[in-house]
Amino acid sequence: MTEDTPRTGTHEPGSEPCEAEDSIPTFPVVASGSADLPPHHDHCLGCGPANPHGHQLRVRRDAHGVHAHHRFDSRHVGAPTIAHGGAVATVLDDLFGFLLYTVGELAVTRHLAIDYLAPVLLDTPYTLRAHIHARDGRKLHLRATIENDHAHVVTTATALFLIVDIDHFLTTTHQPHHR
Ligand SMILES: CCCCC/C=C\C/C=C\C/C=C\C/C=C\CCCC(=O)SCCNC(=O)CCNC(=O)[C@H](O)C(C)(C)COP(=O)(O)OP(=O)(O)OC[C@H]1O[C@@H](n2cnc3c(N)ncnc32)[C@H](O)[C@@H]1OP(=O)(O)O
Repeated sequence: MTEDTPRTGTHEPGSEPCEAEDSIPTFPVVASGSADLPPHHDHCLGCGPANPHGHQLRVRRDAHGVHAHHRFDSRHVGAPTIAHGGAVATVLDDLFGFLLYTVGELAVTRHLAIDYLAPVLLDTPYTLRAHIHARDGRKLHLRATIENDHAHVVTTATALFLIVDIDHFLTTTHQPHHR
């Protein structure tokens, strides 16, 4: 855990927080215009600074939601010179996860949909933006875009995140979900 990684303030009433709980962020609400938001955790595939295979995304809050500037590189290649669609999805999913700093809740991805409008090129600067489109109880309906330096949107995404409590991360016996 780095100095910047948020620490939990949540634990079972009447018990001391355990080591695992100490690693779970509370996602405090962070004001617009702040410095880079803390990573979800140090080894997060999307944003963890200590994950050499990760994207090490750096995200800031703004008046609308969150944004990041990002370049995909040769580790993320799909078709030659083009970022793998799964890598793009990873980064967008993680970007959505930074919106939790605007709501101050723990939540996880239930549904993620992406329109790849144009190739996302390697070693090319892009701006990623995400915002909360609507909240309905536990349901966070999220939207994101990736645009190039000419302000052309090359990717759009929507997601449904569901707010969970801390037990979600402490339960090792999740059952498959049937709809
Ligand atoms: C011990 C050490 C732990 C260490 C942890 C450390 C750190 C944690 C740090 C951060 C974690 C937080 C965020 C991370 C941020 C970013 C990373 C990127 C995000 C991710 O990488 S995250 C991983 C991938 N993610 C999952 O691993 C989720 C797997 N999944 C589940 O665990 C369950 O699925 C769950 C709990 C999500 C929900 O389960 P559930 O049973 O509570 O929910 P349920 O089914 O009841 O649905 C509720 C209402 O949503 C409606 N609904 C459902 N689906 C819908 C759809 N598609 N469209 C429209 N509505 C829909 C229903 O219709 C109902 O609506 P209504 O309430 O109105 O009836």
